[in-house]
Amino acid sequence: MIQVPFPPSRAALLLDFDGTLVDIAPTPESVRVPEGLAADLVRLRDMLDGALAIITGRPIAQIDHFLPDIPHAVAGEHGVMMRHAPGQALRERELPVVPGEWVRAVEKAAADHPGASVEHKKAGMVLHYRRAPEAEAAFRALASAWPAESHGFHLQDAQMAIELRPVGIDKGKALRELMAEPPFEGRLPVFAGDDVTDRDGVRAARQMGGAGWLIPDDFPDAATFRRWLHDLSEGRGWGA
Ligand SMILES: O=P(O)(O)OC[C@H]1O[C@H](O[C@H]2O[C@H](CO)[C@@H](O)[C@H](O)[C@H]2O)[C@H](O)[C@@H](O)[C@@H]1O
Repeated sequence: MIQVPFPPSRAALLLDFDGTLVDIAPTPESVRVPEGLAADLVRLRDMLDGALAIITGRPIAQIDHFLPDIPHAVAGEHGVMMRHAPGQALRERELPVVPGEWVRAVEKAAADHPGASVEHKKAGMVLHYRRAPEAEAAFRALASAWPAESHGFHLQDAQMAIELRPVGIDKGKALRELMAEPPFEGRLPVFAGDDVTDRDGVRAARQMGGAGWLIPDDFPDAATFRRWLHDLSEGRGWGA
C-alpha cells in the first residue's frame, strides 16, 4: 500500500477531479460522484485542518456543483481561476481570447459529427470527440493550422479531447500558488491525478518535498485510488 511519508498534521491534499475522484464518463456533464466520496473528503479536510484542494481543468462552478462546500480551495481551468478559500472572490489573470473564426470553425466541425462537442472555458476551449471518434481528425486538422502560441495559447492532448489553454498556466503553478497561503502554507503537498496535465502537479509536489502520484502508474485506476483515499480518511496509510 502506498504510504504518505508524513503525518496528516504536516500534509496538504491537492487532487485532480476527472479520472481521479470520479470515473471518466461519456460527457463532462454525465460524471457521477461515487457514493461515500463526499464523506471521505470532508473527513480528510477536517483531519488536515482544512488543507484540501481540487486542482482541475474544469471551471470552478462545476466543482461547486459536484462537490458542494467540500474543498477549502479550488484551482479551475488548470489555474486560470483560483479560489483560495470558501466564499472568497475568484482570482483571475489577464487572459488571451480565442479568435472568433477558430470558435466558428470548431463549432461547425462538431455539428458535422454528431456526438462531438466544444466546451468553452473562460480562456480556451476543449474539443471533445469521445462520443464521435471520427471527429478527431477534423478537430486536429483545424487546430494544427492555428498559430496557437502567437495568440497566447497552447494545444494540449487530453482524454479523447484536444484542449486549447493559455500559455504559462499549469497545475504545477496552481499547486505552488495554493501552497503559499493558509491553510496549506507550511505543509507538504500530496497531489494525485491521471492525465497529461497532472504531470505538472506531480512534479511540483515532489519538488516541494511532498508526494505526487499518477493513475495508472502508481494506482491502477481511479476506483483503487478512491479506496486508498478512504483508508487515508480513516487514518490508515500515513507516515509518522
Ligand atoms: O483536470 P481534470 O479534473 O481531470 O479535468 C480534465 C478535463 O475533464 C473533463 O473532460 C474529460 O472528462 C469527461 C468526463 O469524464 C470526458 O467525457 C472527456 O472525454 C474528458 O476529456 C472536462 O470536460 C474538461 O474541461 C477538463 O479539462
